[in-house]
Amino acid sequence: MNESKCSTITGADLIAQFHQQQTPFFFTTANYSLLTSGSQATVNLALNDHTVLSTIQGVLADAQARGNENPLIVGAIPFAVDAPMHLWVPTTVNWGKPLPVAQKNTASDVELNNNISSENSNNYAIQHMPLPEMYMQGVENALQRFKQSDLSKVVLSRALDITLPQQLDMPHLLSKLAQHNRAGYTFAVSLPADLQHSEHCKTLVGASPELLINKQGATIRSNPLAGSAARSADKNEDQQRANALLQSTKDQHEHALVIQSVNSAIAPFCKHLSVPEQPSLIHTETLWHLSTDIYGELDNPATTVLELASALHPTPAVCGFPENHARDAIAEIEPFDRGFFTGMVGWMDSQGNGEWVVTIRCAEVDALRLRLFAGAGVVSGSIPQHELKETATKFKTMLNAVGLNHVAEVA
Ligand SMILES: C=C(O[C@@H]1C=C(C(=O)O)C=C[C@H]1O)C(=O)O
Repeated sequence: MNESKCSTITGADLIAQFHQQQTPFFFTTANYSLLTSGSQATVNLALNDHTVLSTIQGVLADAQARGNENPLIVGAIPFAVDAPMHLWVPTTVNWGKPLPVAQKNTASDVELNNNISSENSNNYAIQHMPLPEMYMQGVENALQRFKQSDLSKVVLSRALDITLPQQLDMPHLLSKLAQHNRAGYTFAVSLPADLQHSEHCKTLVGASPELLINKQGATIRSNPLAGSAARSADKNEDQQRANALLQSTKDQHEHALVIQSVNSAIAPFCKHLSVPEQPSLIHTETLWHLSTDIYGELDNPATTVLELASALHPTPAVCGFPENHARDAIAEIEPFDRGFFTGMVGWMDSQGNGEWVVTIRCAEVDALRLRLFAGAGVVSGSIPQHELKETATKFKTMLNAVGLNHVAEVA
């Protein structure tokens, strides 16, 4: 972030230290890397608890009073605004440089492909939640709701439960995610042990391309994404898909709903807000997205990044429009609890500066088990088979990183 945070430590050094930390939190962007260790205070309130922002300020002030000059709060906030968040004040904070860009077909790339050894790479079990046909029925259900109510967008997601033949090497996985998603935000957040299912601690791991909100001083930035198309290995075809996405009325509509809502959530905090009239294109390794880069200047620079995040969440990029109808539709159609998926992951310092990204292209990892998540925005004109395919493509960010890129049965 700022100059003082740029040390000589590299992102790779921090990744290598991941296992040595207690309750590690790792976050890397195109500009910096962050690894924290330990926990001196936690906040487990729900985002809709009216005391949450003052509680967070309170634990940061306490940490300062105990001699921690500029403490951070880090962690993950779930999709459901009434579910407990998982934030903590780490005891040690290490800033480092970003990860280098992956060079295609280099020895290190080959080496990084071996997270799951080749003899084990077909030896996994996979379970769909829901089955692909049921997911498509859910999309049909949403299309009916558009005709019968004022719901005009809902994001429907699905999960894949994969049981692995060998434990994942977390530093390996993080290196691969970060090197292959350099424009995005790679994260690993330790989650509390789920006592019902396992005594192991889970880790929430992913590489999100979507910035919910960044604040530094009086300057804020948000980069909502909505409207997606799969990339192609063929250059011409890839470009054609990008152009088609930019011209798609359905995707432009899906995107516009998000931008209107982000604009009205943050405009009240801003002296100036610059929102481009038309979206542009960004790409990840696997997808094109419609993207709008929004910059603003705060009226009151003391407004914290979590205050803004809380005003924004959930945007129609992950929930829908209108929000309350979309929430109901999600609760009725999706057969699983999203947990932290489509919530936010990030950090804030005691001045309220920080960066929070939308928790997508991610998985919960627990010893030999992996739960992957992916969703797609459904609007009038959506085709169930296409939305299913879009979620299959979104799973690839994690599948590629764990070395299961050959898994065919995702759609
Ligand atoms: C919900 C996801 O992605 C969101 C939905 C998108 C879409 O519908 O086009 C695009 C980016 C994200 O805002 C996901 O990746 O799982």
